[in-house]
Amino acid sequence: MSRRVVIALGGNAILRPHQEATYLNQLENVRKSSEIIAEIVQQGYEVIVTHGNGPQVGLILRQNEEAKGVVSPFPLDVCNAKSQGMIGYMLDQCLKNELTRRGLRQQVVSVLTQTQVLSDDVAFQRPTKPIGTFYTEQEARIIMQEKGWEMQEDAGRGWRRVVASPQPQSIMEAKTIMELVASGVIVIASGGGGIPVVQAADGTIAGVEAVVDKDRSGLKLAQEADADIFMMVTDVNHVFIHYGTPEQEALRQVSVQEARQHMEDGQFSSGSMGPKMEAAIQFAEWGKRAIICSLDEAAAAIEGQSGTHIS
Ligand SMILES: Nc1ncnc2c1ncn2[C@@H]1O[C@H](COP(=O)(O)OP(=O)(O)O)[C@@H](O)[C@H]1O
Ligand SMILES: NC(=O)OP(=O)(O)O
Repeated sequence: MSRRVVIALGGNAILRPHQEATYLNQLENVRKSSEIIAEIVQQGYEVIVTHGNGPQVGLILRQNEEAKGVVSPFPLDVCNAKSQGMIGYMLDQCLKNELTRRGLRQQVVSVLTQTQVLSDDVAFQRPTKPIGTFYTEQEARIIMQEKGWEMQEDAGRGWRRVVASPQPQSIMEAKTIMELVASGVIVIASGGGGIPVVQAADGTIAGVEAVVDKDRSGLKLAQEADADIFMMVTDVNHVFIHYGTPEQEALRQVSVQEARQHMEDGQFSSGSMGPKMEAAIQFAEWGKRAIICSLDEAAAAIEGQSGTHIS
């Protein structure tokens, strides 16, 4: 029975759209997520965790900008590192507490992770990754004029700032992460897609201003780990076709071919479900199983009783 799973927690599982971005709200959401992860550990799966940072990195970037003139602002790669540290800390602590509560003895460690991207990735010319708060269209139009942000409508949920999201090429710390996994440690890695870095010909690395999509970097993590299951946990129970229309229809069990066809038909938004389906298809092409499901139903989904399964 295949048992290794990479769980990618959506940034929205940590801070729901339109929820007030307090530390305690996020901690409570992380605590709930940790219960589900611990449940999956208890079911006997070997778990690797990654997570999003869209809402959080947007807020950190804004804190930076608002404080300009008082404290020196940091570049976006450093904001990514801050969000990875913050969420990694919360997840690590909540998961340790939940495992202890259940009498489980697995070790948990959060690894600061950098993701290699290419400096000439076309994504640097065309921002698509939504981050931060949701705004109405009217608010967004004013902000775009006043602050010069690029903003886009995000899957019917409101308008958000968008930043460059280059394709992940490799995970710099992959070897160490896999050594930890092989020794039975539950590793939290590639948070927020990993901090984006470019590598020069002499091997040195340096941060770049972007946010990597955590489902794309999660795919790299799942491939490196030779995982059996790649599970993307978000805020919808299933992927839908004709999403948000009266013809909306849940996808439950889909072949790679069928998923590709829906992708070509433009069924999935580029800043949200698109990268998830793209990653799911690539993982399934390896002969493995990808699952897209909600947090509440994740423990059922891994047993085949909920979610969208691509294989
Ligand atoms: N075809 C679709 N089926 C289901 N959800 C979709 C679809 N297209 C867009 N979405 C949106 O994708 C969102 C999940 O993507 P995203 O917000 O990036 O997730 P997360 O941050 O949790 O990883 C859902 O809340 C939904 O609004
Ligand atoms: N980095 C990233 O993909 O974050 P979200 O999952 O929050 O969008």
